Amino acid sequence: MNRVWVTGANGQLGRCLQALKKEDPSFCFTTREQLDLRDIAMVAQFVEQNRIQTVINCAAYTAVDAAEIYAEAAYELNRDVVANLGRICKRFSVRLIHLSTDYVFDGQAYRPYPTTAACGPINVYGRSKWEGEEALRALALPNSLILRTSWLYSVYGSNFVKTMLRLGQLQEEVQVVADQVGRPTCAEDLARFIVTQLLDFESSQTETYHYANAGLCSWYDLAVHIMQNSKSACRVAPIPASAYATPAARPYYSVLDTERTQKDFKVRLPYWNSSLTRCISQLQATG
Ligand SMILES: NC(=O)C1=CN([C@@H]2O[C@H](COP(=O)(O)OP(=O)(O)OC[C@H]3O[C@@H](n4cnc5c(N)ncnc54)[C@H](OP(=O)(O)O)[C@@H]3O)[C@@H](O)[C@H]2O)C=CC1
Ligand SMILES: Cc1cn([C@H]2C[C@H](O)[C@@H](COP(=O)(O)OP(=O)(O)O[C@H]3O[C@@H](C)C(=O)[C@@H](O)[C@H]3O)O2)c(=O)[nH]c1=O
Ligand SMILES: [Mg+2]
Repeated sequence: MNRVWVTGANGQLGRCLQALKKEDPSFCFTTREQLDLRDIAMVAQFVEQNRIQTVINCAAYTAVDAAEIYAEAAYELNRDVVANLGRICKRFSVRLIHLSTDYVFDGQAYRPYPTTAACGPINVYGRSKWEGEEALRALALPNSLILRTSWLYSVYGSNFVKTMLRLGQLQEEVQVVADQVGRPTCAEDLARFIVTQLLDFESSQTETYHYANAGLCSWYDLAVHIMQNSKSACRVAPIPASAYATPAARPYYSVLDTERTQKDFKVRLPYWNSSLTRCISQLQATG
């Protein structure tokens, strides 16, 4: 039996994985309250005592704007904890599936970023995630991978989709950035891909893959789709990023190339708009 440990169990992806695997006795899940990953000794003990064979690291510091102010906290979790987890995985011959982000790229490209493209993060969150990736690559863990995804949303936690649904009820108009494009990704789709495709992945070192829903759109397009889908009368006004001041800069062209994933795992990725429609229905059904 492959003993799988999912960290960040209270996060969006962690909760989607729980929805699929909570009843599976080979899976265990920990939240921050149950096991703070900054406690290296506890992490090593947990891996050893539970004879963990695969770690799916869904824990991260994901507050993009706050990371500009609390950079130390972002680096601690997204780089230092990841490096420690990688060393522990190496010591106990555990495979690691680590999640990363489109924000490792600079957004200056004009075609989707392949896994081999040079990184050049433009904010603290992106840099901290990239440094975590690099720490893992340096360890060259067998059968392990870095899985980058983008613009995650789900019925859980907070995300852009839920923010827009809320604003759609409260306001007559929302202004949304129209010059940043990317691939919104349904965390439920990602969770299903991880459990069906990645648990018996074989490689001699740490490989990099991209998983994002198919198609692409701007945050503005996404907001329009959300308002239409939820039958909100709220108008969506397109604005340039320069008119929406945030502590963290965001990439303009944040599109992950998923070719390698489709080819190596022989999967077709669902379109962003069909997954989004399903998620909105789920949110509305539960109130
Ligand atoms: N959200 C997005 O849009 C995207 C996310 N990603 C990446 O995907 C992965 C999953 O993201 P997502 O599910 O949205 O993240 P969330 O922010 O929803 O969840 C992250 C979880 O990590 C936990 N955590 C924080 N600090 C610690 C700690 N010291 N010890 C243990 N757990 C801790 C948090 O706990 P608590 O709930 O207590 O804060 C939280 O539950 C991350 O690696 C992220 O970088 C990639 C692209 C897009
Ligand atoms: C709420 C709101 C946001 N925006 C803009 C701000 C920003 O440019 C864009 C998205 O804002 P958010 O803060 O929701 O998204 P952000 O936190 O940048 O999302 C990112 O999170 C991290 C964790 C990732 O890894 C990325 O893939 C990406 O999903 O929308 C508006 O234009 N109008 C609005 O009313
Ligand atoms: Mg955010």
